[in-house]
Amino acid sequence: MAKRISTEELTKHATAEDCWILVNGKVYDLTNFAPEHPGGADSTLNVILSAPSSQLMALAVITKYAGKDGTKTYNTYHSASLIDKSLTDAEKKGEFDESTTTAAWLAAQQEAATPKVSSDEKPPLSAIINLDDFEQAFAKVGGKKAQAYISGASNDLLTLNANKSFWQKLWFRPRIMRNVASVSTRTRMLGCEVAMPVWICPMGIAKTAGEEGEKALGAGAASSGIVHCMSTAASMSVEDILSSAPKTYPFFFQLYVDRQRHKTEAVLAQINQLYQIKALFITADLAVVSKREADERIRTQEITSVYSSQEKSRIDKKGAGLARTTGGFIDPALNWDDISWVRRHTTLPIVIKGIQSAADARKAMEMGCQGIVISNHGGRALDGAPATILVLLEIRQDCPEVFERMEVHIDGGVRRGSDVLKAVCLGAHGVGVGRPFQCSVLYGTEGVETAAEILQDELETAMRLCGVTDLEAARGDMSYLNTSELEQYLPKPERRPWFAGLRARL
Ligand code: HEM
Ligand SMILES: Cc1cc2nc3c(=O)[nH]c(=O)nc-3n(C[C@H](O)[C@H](O)[C@H](O)COP(=O)(O)O)c2cc1C
Repeated sequence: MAKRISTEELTKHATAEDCWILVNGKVYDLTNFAPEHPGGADSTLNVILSAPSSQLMALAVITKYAGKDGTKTYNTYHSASLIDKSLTDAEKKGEFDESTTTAAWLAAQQEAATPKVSSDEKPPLSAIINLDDFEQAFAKVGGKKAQAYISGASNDLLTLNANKSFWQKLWFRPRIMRNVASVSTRTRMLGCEVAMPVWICPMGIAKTAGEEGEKALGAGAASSGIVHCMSTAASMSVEDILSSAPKTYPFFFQLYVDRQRHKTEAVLAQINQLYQIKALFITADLAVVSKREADERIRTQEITSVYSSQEKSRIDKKGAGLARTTGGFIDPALNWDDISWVRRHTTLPIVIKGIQSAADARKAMEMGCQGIVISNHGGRALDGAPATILVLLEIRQDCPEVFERMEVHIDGGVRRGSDVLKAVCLGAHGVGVGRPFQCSVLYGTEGVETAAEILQDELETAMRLCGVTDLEAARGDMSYLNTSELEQYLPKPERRPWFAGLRARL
């Protein structure tokens, strides 16, 4: 990249058909790459969309910066090295010649940058007293796009809402007079000593929530004694995220299996070298891209403005809100036989994330997995899928042996320390919390620490008031729970083969 590129030359390549962009002091030709650039807002997806209008969306993400400086937006979503790794030498056009910039050019760059968090009206951290407050703070000051991305879920948000409200249908049966002056929440999850059985869910592009991104999640988890499960779709490199915590501090790694299996094999080879990573969470609930309407609406606006400014609107009759089809990255052919393939490429415990039925929990156990996460992707996968706490109850009733043979984790709508206690009493080994932690990145590492501290404090309080002194000892002890209200939502016993079997055994 020895050649120097002037502002004048850069601005000559300012269309979708001839698209040069300045990123971190270097000029790149993204013409060929732009149509392939993922346009899906769920970082979880890493998807290259295939429908024509979806391609248009993808294109718009990049072409918006044609002939301009895309550094600010690029750095919000990506690690510095990604672009050099992804493009060919011919596409690296040269160093940008800063001496050629003009006031007008610099002003134009301001418009192109994606607005980030505005500091107006940001509540002080001291005003945050529960996990919902983090989401509300973010809704107030986070950018519109980031807000749609983080809070969004599929279609009518049925599963998103059920995840949260169903925790409230499970009631406690407290015990009293038990000397709860001191309580212990310490336990082990997947071989890691933790202060409480909580992990931070894998969530893509954490830099959308704040500049420290995944580093805040890693550092905050480490200083709070919990574990951060990093996403395949993180906005920072694995090494950068690991560097946020002390050298021996544990992390989990979440994997999407790529259609191009050799790419997944390369990721696994890299992860195998990193002794800080203690478990591999394979996400299996998102075989195809779901529809996230909040995000699609924002993208529609973006596309409209990009193409109307070029007087060349190409939005088809169906608009940009077409149901998205997969085309890229995540392999929809992933199936249970692939566990043995993954096993050949990793030495880590394998945890299947996205279990939504007792039958699949049993299957994971029979396949020799070390753990499962009952999850529906926080309502971002199949809308209408059951609330996760209901699935935990179903597994508990139908195949309790699962809890003996592997670790059972759960996420989705967990917002209170008392939810953690409920999950543990039903038998869970660990509980994942997603959006509130992502939103806490708005306040950097301190925000993440505060979120963990709130959960820890609420958990200890719930334990004391319920008469539980040792969380580990209470695992699976359903005498602390009244499940009656929840049970009416379980599938009928005749539709639950394992349940019938259990009855016969009793
Ligand atoms: C050539 C290198 C690049 C690669 C391999 C790449 C890859 C990706 C991937 C995989 C995603 C999906 C996000 C995720 O799920 O984590 C994404 C999102 C995104 N990328 Fe890139 N990208 C590149 C360059 C750029 C550039 C140059 C820009 C802008 C100047 C950009 C802006 C964005 C934005 C804004 C998103 C979020 C998508 C959305 O709007 O929802 N990327 N990119
Ligand atoms: C912004 C966002 C990004 C996510 N990205 C991923 C991901 O990359 N991989 C994954 O397995 N799950 C991903 N998820 C799902 C979470 O890991 C988790 O299952 C879910 O958020 C839990 O629900 P909660 O947010 O209600 O706590 C994402 C969720 C959100 C909100």
